[in-house]
Amino acid sequence: MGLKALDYETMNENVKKVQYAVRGELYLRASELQKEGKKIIFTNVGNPQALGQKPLTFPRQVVALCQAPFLLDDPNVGLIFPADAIARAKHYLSLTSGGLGAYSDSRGIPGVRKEVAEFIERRDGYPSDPELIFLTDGASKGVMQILNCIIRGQGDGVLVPVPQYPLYSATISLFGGSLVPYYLEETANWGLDVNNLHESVAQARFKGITVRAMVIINPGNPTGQCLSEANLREILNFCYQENLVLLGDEVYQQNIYQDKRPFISSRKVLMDMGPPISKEVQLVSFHTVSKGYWGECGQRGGYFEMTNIPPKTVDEIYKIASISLSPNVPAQIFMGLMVNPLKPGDVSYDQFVRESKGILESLRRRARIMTDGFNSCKNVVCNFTEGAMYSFPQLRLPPKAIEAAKQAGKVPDVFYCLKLLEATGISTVPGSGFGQKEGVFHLRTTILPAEEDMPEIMSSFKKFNDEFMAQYED
Ligand SMILES: Cc1ncc(COP(=O)(O)O)c(CN[C@@H]2CONC2=O)c1O
Repeated sequence: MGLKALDYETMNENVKKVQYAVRGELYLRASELQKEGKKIIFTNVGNPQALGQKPLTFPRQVVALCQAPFLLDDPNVGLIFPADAIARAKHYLSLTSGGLGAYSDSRGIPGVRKEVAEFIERRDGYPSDPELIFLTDGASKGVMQILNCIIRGQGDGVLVPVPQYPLYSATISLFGGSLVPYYLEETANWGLDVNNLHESVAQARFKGITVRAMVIINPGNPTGQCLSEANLREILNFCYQENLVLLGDEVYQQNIYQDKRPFISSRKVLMDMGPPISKEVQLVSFHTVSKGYWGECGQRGGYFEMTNIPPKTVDEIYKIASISLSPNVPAQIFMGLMVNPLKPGDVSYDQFVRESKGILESLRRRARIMTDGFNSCKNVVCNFTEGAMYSFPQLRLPPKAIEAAKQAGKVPDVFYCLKLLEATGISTVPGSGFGQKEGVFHLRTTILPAEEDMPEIMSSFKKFNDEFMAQYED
């Protein structure tokens, strides 16, 4: 018999080219060690509730009642659930077309899309149209849907920041497009120099690539930088001049750990710039319930909002969304709750504020502990985590360590991270999985381990690192 369609040899070559380091070699090795009984601290994924973060109470109460509406008929329901959770559950159930078990519209529940639009209006001060908001199974699916519409073949390029979150490199590869890198400047706190953008586009065009879109991740993953309003204006100007669609990945907009650069959405800056730019530049912005102080990664809830996208294109995107029938309906309720939060005076408001503030303040402290911890280590330098959930220290590996990695057939930062994992159980992602300048090495970890565990984790890291650097120093 000849080779079959799902034999590796005959598979879609684009599938085989894809790499996704966040769950790559290190994660697989860590899982093996865990099976052998070794205690592993999985800091490879921005997965807060896997590291002990408690879910916010109110959203879970509402969704629990939506999942089990018979509880609403129980005369004792008020003894267990607060009145505002009961009221909100009834509100969302009335928006669905038959409860959480029924498909919704392929763009999501209209009433929830309206709540998203109202959130955006409150945040940015400009009208937002629910018809241009699609709910998705996490931001990942939204990103993939939009990139699928943009990439027509190998000749189409997408500008992606380096280091980047490999959802972008993997998806561009999967769809057979070309990733056009623009390098963030580590010495400028991962700042973005617009001159780099022009250079990247010129180089791509020289190779015959048509650059069609640009991705920004703000706050950054893995780099944690927050873009300034001035930076966003430069980027939008650049997209206007180069006729590029801007994909604004803003999933960490709640995760801000400094006051110098608060989050400002790409859409607000675009609208502030006024015509012609505010009428011309095509923007798609992404958000999720996986991050922030929600951390509801497993629910798979997200949205994207389209700005200056023609109705015919929106119809095509709707058509493709229809193939998957319906976004995850429980996750849509979480999205509605996230964008339409409790208000002062609501029964559950104080508890919600206490819980959410507690999480954010702790994340801010952990960002500081981790950055200072890394900067206390030999041959390690680390920019402060201004936002998002990650720390991305630079590892100044001695030449002997690089040689040892070569002998082991490993990329230097993979070699280092494997040694770190074996010695300490700390599972990280090598910087090579996110892209980095030639000859510069990093690792990515999250700032998510429990605050009380942080000092021990950092001292365990420092012990390993300083011994490693001493072992290979010249
Ligand atoms: C920048 C960015 N965009 C989108 C997503 C996807 O989020 P959804 O859960 O909504 O699909 C992630 C997830 N961050 C991954 C997951 O954990 N660690 C990471 O780097 C992300 O970091």
